[in-house]
Amino acid sequence: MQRIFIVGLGLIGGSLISNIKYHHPHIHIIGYDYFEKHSEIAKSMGMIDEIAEDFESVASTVDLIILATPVKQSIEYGKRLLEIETKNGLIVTDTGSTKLGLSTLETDLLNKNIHLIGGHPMAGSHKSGVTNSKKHLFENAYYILIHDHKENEVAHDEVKWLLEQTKAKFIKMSAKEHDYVTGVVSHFPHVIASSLIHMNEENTQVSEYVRTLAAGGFRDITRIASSNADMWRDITLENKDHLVTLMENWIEQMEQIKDLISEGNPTLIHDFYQSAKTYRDELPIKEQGALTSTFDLYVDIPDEPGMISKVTQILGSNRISITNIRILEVREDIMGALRLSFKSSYDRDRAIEALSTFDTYTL
Ligand SMILES: NC(=O)c1ccc[n+]([C@@H]2O[C@H](COP(=O)([O-])OP(=O)(O)OC[C@H]3O[C@@H](n4cnc5c(N)ncnc54)[C@H](O)[C@@H]3O)[C@@H](O)[C@H]2O)c1
Ligand SMILES: O=C(O)C(=O)C[C@]1(C(=O)O)C=C[C@@H](O)C=C1
Repeated sequence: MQRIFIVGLGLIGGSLISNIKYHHPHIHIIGYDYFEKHSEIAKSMGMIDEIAEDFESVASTVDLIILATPVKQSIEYGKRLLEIETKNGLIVTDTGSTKLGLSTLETDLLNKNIHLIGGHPMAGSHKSGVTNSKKHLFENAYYILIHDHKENEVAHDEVKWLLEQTKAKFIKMSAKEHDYVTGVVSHFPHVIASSLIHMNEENTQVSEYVRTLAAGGFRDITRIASSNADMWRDITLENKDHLVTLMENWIEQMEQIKDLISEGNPTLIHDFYQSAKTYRDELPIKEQGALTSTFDLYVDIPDEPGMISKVTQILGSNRISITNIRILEVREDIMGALRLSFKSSYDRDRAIEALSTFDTYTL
C-alpha cells in the first residue's frame, strides 16, 4: 500500500490518520476536507503529506480511501466512486456511526473492483474537529468492520493490518446488526441525554436553581449532549427506524414506571432500581465497551502541603491529561495515595515517566 486518501479531517479522521502516519511513515497520505482550513491544520500537524484540491482527481490515483465525513456525506462519496475510474482493487473504508446506508453500495462497488469495508471505531468524544484528535484515541476500543462478500475478505485483512497499531479490538458484524446495536447503546441514549437538557432548560422558568444545581450525576448522564448537532442529525436520520422502535419501547417503560410511582409501590420501585444496578454493575466496565474504561495510576504522596499540586503541575507541564483524580487514605503522618485516571495506557505510561520522583504503581 503506497497512497492513502483521507476525506474528512475532523476528530475521527485526524485521530486515525495520525496513527497511520506514525506507524506507516512510508505511506504517502493525501487529505481532503470540505473546509480547507481543516486540511491545512492537518498538514501543519504532520498528519498528511499533501492536500487534495478535489475528491475525484485524487480518488482515481490511490490504493485506499478513508471516508471520515458525516455519514450522509460518506454515502455520497461512495456513490461518486461508482462514476469515476479508480485503481484496480481500490479499498474503501469509512468511520461512520451508521452502516446500512453505505453498505448497500458494496455489491455495485465490487462490480467495479472496489472493495468496501465499512468501519466504525466505537470511541470518540463530544468534542469534534481535527485539533481534538489523538493518535491513540482508539486504544482498547471496539472497532467494527463490515462486509458481506467473501471477495472482500482480503481487503478486510488489509484494513485490519493498516489499523492494527491503533490497538483497537476488531470485531466483524453485519451492517443490519450494527445499526440495531449502536441504536441501543449509542444513538438512543443520545436522544435521551439531549432531552434531559431540554427538560432542565424548560424548568428554569420555575426556578433558576435547576440550572445552578445541575452538577455531578446530571453532568455525567448528559455529557454527550454537547456533541456536534450536524453529526447527530445525520446519525438519527440514518437510523430512524430503529430509533422509532426504541422510543416506543421506552415510552412504554416510562408509562409503567410512572404507574408504579403514582401508586407509590415501594417494592416494584425498588426492583426497578435494583435490577438496573445489578445489570450495570456486570457490564464490561473495565474494558472499553458499553462503558468507557479508564487507565488508573496510583501515586504515593507524602502528607505534606503542596504535594498534590506538584503532581498535577508535572502532568500539566508534560501536557498529559487526566480524566479523574481521587485522594485515597490521606491520614496524619502517613503516606497517602492519589488515584489518577487516564484515557489511554499511552497517557498513563507517560505519566509514570514524568512522575519518576514519586512512587507510582498500577493494579
Ligand atoms: N465523534 C465521535 O465520537 C465519533 C465516533 C466514531 C465515529 N464517528 C463518525 O465519524 C465521522 C466523523 O466524525 P467526527 O467526530 O470526526 O466529526 P468532525 O466534525 O470532527 O469531523 C468531520 C470532518 O468532515 C468534514 N466534512 C464535512 N462534510 C464534508 C464533505 N462533504 N467533504 C469533505 N469533508 C467534509 C468537516 O469539515 C470535518 O472536518 C462521522 O461519520 C461520525 O458519525 C464519530
Ligand atoms: O464518548 C463519546 O463522547 C461518544 O459519543 C462516543 C460514541 C458513543 O456513543 O459511544 C459516539 C458515537 C460514535 O459512533 C461512537 C462512539
